[in-house]
Amino acid sequence: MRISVEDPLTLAIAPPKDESPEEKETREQAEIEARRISEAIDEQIRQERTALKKKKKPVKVLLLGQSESGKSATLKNFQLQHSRREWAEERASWRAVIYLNLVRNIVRVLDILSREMSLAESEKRPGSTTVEYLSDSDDETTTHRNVYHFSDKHRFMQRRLGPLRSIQMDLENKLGPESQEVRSTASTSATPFDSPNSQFLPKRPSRDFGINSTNGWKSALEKLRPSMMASARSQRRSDSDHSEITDVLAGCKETMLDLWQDPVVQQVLSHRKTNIEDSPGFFLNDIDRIVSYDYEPSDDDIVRARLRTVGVQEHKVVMDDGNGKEWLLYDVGGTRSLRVAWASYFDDVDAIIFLCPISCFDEQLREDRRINRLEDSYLLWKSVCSSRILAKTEIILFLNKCDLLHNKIKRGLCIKDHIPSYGSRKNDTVTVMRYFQQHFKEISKQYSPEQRPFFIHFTSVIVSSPTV
Ligand SMILES: Nc1nc2c(ncn2[C@@H]2O[C@H](COP(=O)(O)OP(=O)(O)OP(=O)(O)O)[C@@H](O)[C@H]2O)c(=O)[nH]1
Ligand SMILES: [Mg+2]
Repeated sequence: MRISVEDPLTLAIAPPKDESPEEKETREQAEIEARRISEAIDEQIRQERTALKKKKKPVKVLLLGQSESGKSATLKNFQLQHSRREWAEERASWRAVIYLNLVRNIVRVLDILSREMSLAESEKRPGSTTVEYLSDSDDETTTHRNVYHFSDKHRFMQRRLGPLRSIQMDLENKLGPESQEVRSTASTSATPFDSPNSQFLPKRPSRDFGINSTNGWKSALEKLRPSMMASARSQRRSDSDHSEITDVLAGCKETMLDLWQDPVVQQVLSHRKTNIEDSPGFFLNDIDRIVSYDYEPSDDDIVRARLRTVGVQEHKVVMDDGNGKEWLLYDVGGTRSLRVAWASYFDDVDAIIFLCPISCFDEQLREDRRINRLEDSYLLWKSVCSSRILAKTEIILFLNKCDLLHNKIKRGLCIKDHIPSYGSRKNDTVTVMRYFQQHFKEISKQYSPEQRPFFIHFTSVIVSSPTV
């Protein structure tokens, strides 16, 4: 080796000229050891950098399931636990949603009452026969055989509560499409997201989960939230609209209470097996509390309130367990026509929470009354499990609405009348839950492209301390 006398560094590290073979070996061993230590330090630095990057990268969780399965309610629970500030900011805006939920259920009772009263009238006419009629979408076809003692009080209640219909329309206009349930769909598929054409659909704005912030129920609430930017005039207008709605509700309060507590109305609802108490956004037992000028929605009211998700809603949660890990939760619309948008969220998600409401074994989809809701959930589950893109994604299954399942079984509903394969198993809540658990597990095992762990939770996401 030629040593340049101009290079002091090379000179400094050059082996001594008079080095013996033993000294040379010792020196080379020391050099090897130094290199090993240096490489180990480099590797440690590299590993620490990767871990730091990983820590900074948010965990992305996608909530999936049919409409009314409880996705938004689950998201609200996360928000309630981990985003108290945002939760508090949105609190006042939920009031309009809760009013709408309440008014809609009153109008539903009024509609049922009107139909029963006109049937009773027509039966009184000479020569009339038993009348069969189609009830509203949530009730069954009913053959009218019961005799009810309607009085002037019922006619008065109908007239007195008439203005609630325009309050309903007002609130729906204010809240936008999220406030309306979908009654039909052009989508013939339960799983439009896994059709080969879904790859040609418009993609999300960016790989990093760019979200159109005008989507989701948040946008509906935004319309109601007092905005810093809103002009004083528009703010005054919105305040006066609001107090007009509160005035009408306050004026109807006693009659709403009378209607809901009326024994004949209760008799009609019970004969028709309407079970209005189980419907989304049921607040008829809270009229006294809700219809008051100083009403502020409670945490429980907000979790129970129903507002449909349109589009996708992103929610950021920073865990306050010390490590500051950030979570991004994505809540999608579950109506059939909205499911096509799910696919573009599959390739970048760490975990999926899939919700199936197990109380819906005897119900049909709102958007397509020919389809049983449980069948629809099975199709969704099968498709999500068999997706190749999701093969390595952790999936957690929430079998939700266990409280409603329990109520239905207590009322005497028989699972095997709706699911013949249930056979002669015991008709109690625990056996039914186990049966569904097994069915979902088998689908996961049969259709997952790779073996994956099966995480399952029985939930009642709107109930703070469920009894089952
Ligand atoms: N009783 C009961 N009601 C529930 C439960 N989970 C959700 N709900 C109610 O069911 C209704 C529908 O729940 P959402 O969370 O809005 O359903 P979603 O899956 O987000 O529906 P989309 O937005 O249409 O896709 C709401 O009124 C909830 O309060 C539950 O476990 N038990
Ligand atoms: Mg939703």
